[in-house]
Amino acid sequence: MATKKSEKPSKESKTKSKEEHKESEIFASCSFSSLGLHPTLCDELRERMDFEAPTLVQAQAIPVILSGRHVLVNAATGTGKTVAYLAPIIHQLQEHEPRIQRSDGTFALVLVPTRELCMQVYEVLQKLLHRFHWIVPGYIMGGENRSKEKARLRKGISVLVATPGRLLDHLRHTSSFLHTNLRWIIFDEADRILELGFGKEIEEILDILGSRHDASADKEIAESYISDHPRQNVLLSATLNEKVNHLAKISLENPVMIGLDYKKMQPVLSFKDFGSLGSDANYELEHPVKMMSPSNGDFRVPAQLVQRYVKVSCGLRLAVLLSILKDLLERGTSQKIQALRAVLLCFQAVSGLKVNLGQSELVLVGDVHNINYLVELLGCRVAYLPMKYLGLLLGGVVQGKLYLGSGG
Ligand SMILES: Nc1ncnc2c1ncn2[C@@H]1O[C@H](COP(=O)(O)OP(=O)(O)OP(=O)(O)O)[C@@H](O)[C@H]1O
Repeated sequence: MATKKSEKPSKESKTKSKEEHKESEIFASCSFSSLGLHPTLCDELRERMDFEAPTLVQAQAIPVILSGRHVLVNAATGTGKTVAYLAPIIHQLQEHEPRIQRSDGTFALVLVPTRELCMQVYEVLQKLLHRFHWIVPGYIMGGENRSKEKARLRKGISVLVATPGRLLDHLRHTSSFLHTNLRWIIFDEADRILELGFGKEIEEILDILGSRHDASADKEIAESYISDHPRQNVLLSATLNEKVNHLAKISLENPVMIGLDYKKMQPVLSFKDFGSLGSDANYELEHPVKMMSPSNGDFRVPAQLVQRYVKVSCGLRLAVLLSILKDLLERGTSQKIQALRAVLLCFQAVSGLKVNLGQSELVLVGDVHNINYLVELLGCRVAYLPMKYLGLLLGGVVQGKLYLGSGG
């Protein structure tokens, strides 16, 4: 029988559980790879940065940024925001086909308030890009030699970290600075950028880059940019005030909020966006509304995410889910396809099948019978099946490639 004394947790185990509790407030209980990042990037995070697991902010922001949505992150300094936005940008740039080149100019712009932060972000960027040599990092900031910066901009910088004043200077005076392929604008420490009085510069930068969404924006510039290159803006701030709200309003479109009080949020996404789901299933729809909040260490679903469920017999689960994905892929714009990646992550977790999403294909890794069954049921074209056996437990694991939407 245990004595009272032995029932009491020892000092050592108390400290341990305190530490574990503290860790669970900072780190998420998932891995970087489960967030959908490329394996090489995950290796860099582990080996070069020594990051074993994502922080809560990273776990929340990375899948959302990968999905292509505009994002507002409200989190304290030191919570790992830099990797939260750099990792998904690098992930998407490295998979760009054809490979991006220096001559394509700037794809991502990170705006920071100070020279110190500029160098800090640039250093992280350099480390993460170590094995993606074709993606060129660079910085421009007040106090540096303008002509040297001009020369670097002329050669091409894929991911550019900049302080606002110097960026505006180059936007006005460096004609060889190519930014027509710009896809991301990140405002890191937006509250400090505005506190330091860069509000006017930021508005002018947004105007020049055609990334301003309010009534005073030059619609023609904005449309010419956005139709060719879907723009995704991300604003990160430790504090929210009127100025930050204003910047969010003019720079973000339909943003996902991370770290905000869900009661203050408006639902912004409708499942109607995805069109009809096909006619032969009996859909039952639900819309539970929850919000991510890193402050309480509790993962919740963002309020603007509309959820649905479909009641089907157990054996049909995968087939119905895949036919919904097939429907979405067939009508998918590249942004919607990005959004599907997030759905697939959940799918992987519940189905035990690993799924990679290409532009028009799903690559499944799992039990051979499941894959055969799905292929038959969906009538998809199969590129190779079986390709290679990865293990022989439970009858073997096989990799198959389904081309969705091609039929036959
Ligand atoms: N997943 C992780 N695992 C371990 N350490 C991490 C992880 N992510 C970030 N860090 C470390 O935490 C510290 C803070 O990260 P970072 O500077 O990105 O935070 P931040 O929220 O951007 O802060 P700031 O607002 O001050 O720039 C850094 O030293 C960084 O190396």
